[in-house]
Amino acid sequence: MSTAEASDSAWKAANSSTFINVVMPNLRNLMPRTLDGQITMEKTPSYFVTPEAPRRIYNMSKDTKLIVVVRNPVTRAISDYTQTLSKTPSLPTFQALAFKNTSVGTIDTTWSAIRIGIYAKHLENWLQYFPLSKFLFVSGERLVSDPAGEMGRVQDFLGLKRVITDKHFYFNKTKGFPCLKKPEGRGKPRCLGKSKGRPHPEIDKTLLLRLQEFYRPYNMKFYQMTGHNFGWD
Ligand SMILES: Nc1ncnc2c1ncn2[C@@H]1O[C@H](COP(=O)(O)OS(=O)(=O)O)[C@@H](OP(=O)(O)O)[C@H]1O
Repeated sequence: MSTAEASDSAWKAANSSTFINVVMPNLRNLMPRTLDGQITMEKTPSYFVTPEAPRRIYNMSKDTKLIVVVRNPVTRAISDYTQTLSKTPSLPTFQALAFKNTSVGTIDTTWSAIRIGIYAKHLENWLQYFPLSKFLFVSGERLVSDPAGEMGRVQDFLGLKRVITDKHFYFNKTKGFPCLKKPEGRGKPRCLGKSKGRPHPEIDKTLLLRLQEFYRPYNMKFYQMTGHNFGWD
């Protein structure tokens, strides 16, 4: 995979708790053979929240670099719900799924859209196998507001030359998101597909505040663990 392909692949994995697994050269593993000068990347959103994943990846290669894209867990939950709703239009409302009891505000932590956003808990599991230095946490919010900046961090983390820069992005007003372009003027600009950046349903403000409150201690713990304040609170 070239530098540009690696960066492009990381950029496409845009959402929160998307997980990218990067295998460095000359390691025996179950991924495609990686030659000198190449890196192999694999992206599976559910790795980060799968209890068996850290042990399995560690056993495959303890030198694997891990990239996690995280965004505000409240927005993440709504995005997750929006995605499911697009496939299952008969789905109950967001609030019916997120709250066991809306009047007292008890949150249903067994619902995956809620559980996935408890990043500190998932990270604890990973840190039993991999040191923090093996991780890069990419801000889902900054990936939208400053895609080149976040991609700069990704390229540095992977030890790649900074090939993807500001010149490769432009803001597409229709899409409402940054899209990719070839700075040399060759090739068509390319936005992410229709399933990325969909409008979210409107959720009652009180319920949103309750959810924000629920995540706050976990977010604080996550900031502390990663040494990075993502600014969600
Ligand atoms: N440039 C650009 N264009 C479009 N969308 C962007 C972009 N950067 C980040 N995002 C955010 O990515 C969110 C979708 O990611 P997914 O959750 O589907 O990714 S993944 O399947 O987990 O890889 C998607 O979430 P939703 O807005 O809820 O659709 C976007 O907010």
